Amino acid sequence: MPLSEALGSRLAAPLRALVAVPGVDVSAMDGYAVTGEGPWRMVGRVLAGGSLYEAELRPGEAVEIATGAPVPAGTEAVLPWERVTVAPHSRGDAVPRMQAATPAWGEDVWIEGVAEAGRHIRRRGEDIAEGAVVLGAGAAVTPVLLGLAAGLGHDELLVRPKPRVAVLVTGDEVVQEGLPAPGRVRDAIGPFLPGLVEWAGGQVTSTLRLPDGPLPLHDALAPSAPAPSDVLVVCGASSKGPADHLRKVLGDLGADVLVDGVAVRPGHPQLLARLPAGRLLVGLPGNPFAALAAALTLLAPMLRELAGTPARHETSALAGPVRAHPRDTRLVPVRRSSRGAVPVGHDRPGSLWGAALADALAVVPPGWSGDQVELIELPAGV
Ligand SMILES: Nc1nc2c(c(=O)[nH]1)N[C@H]1C(S)=C(S)[C@@H](COP(=O)(O)OP(=O)(O)OC[C@H]3O[C@@H](n4cnc5c(N)ncnc54)[C@H](O)[C@@H]3O)O[C@H]1N2
Ligand code: MOO
Repeated sequence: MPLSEALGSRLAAPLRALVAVPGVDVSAMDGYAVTGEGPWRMVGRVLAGGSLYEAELRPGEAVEIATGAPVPAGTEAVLPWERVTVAPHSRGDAVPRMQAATPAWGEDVWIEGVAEAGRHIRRRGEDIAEGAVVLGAGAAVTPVLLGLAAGLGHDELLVRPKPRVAVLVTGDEVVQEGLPAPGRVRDAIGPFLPGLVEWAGGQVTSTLRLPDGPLPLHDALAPSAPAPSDVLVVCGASSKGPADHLRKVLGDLGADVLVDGVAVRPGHPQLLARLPAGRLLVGLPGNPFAALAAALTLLAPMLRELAGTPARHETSALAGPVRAHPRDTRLVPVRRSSRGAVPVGHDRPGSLWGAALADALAVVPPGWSGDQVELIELPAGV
């Protein structure tokens, strides 16, 4: 994949240096490459990107040089320009007269200073040797990694493909824009899924609205359905009401239901199935906070696994009262603080308010009355 498109992926193979860094011995300072004892007579100039000084530097010679420019063969040291004195050589002077001067060079220009062997020369491969493995497979392709890879000569990176997610939003009452009329609701799940999916290492490749009823759902899930994807996400229709056809349609299609509801509030009707062609399907409940909880506990870990992203584990003390459920695990929106995780309230299944105030969900087991809880991170903003 071209570098410019690889951000956010994971490396599928170790990253190697295609070139040494630096590629040749170069100057680390603007100054003078010298060899032998001073004073040195200036015999040339090398700028970064300019033509090389082809001859070998002989004792008593200096070449004016720019930072990053290749040093001539035979260079023993580089003197920064602020550490030298430069003088025109007057014919007949036994010793050149030295004076502080603006660096310049010509046939009869001499420089003087104290040369320390090897100083201010960056040797070929000193930072990174050619062929070195600098990062292992699985490393996250961050902005910094892109810079490193470019510096090592890469135009493309071998990355694990991001799992492609197709979203199906069901519900005749669900509208996509404007103020919802009585009996209608704005789609609050479709808008959070692309960011959440991307954060978990995948990409939403299509979002389709479906009317209620088994047929549209059946057609959208059938093997002949367009929009290739690795994972399908169905929003709504996950419960057992008259308009909730997901389980029935999955049965008709011969899907293998792997998770058929979980003992978690909110989000208990969530579902995971494998369609006959191998695609995975996640069913998210229609209540938006329930959908978010299910997306974080079922969809995000699955995408991380497919994308090769390591799982995250975090625990914290709870810094505020929560009501444990007698039978089910509760997911409670909390904000991390120095005192622990503070419940933020506003956590009804139909509302994303609490989750928007929070930065994590606390996992509160049934009947819990302890101290430490597991935290599930919420996707951060940019
Ligand atoms: N008899 C039972 N009824 C319900 C149960 C149950 O166990 N037995 N579980 C409840 C729970 S918990 C949830 S969560 C919901 C799950 O509902 P569905 O997944 O079947 O979804 P819908 O019935 O279509 O919608 C539920 C609710 O959410 C609103 N909705 C739907 N889609 C969206 C969307 N994209 N954006 C915003 N809001 C959406 C919809 O209008 C309904 O208000 O079932 C309970 N019922
Ligand atoms: O999944 Mo439901 O929202 O538990 O209320």
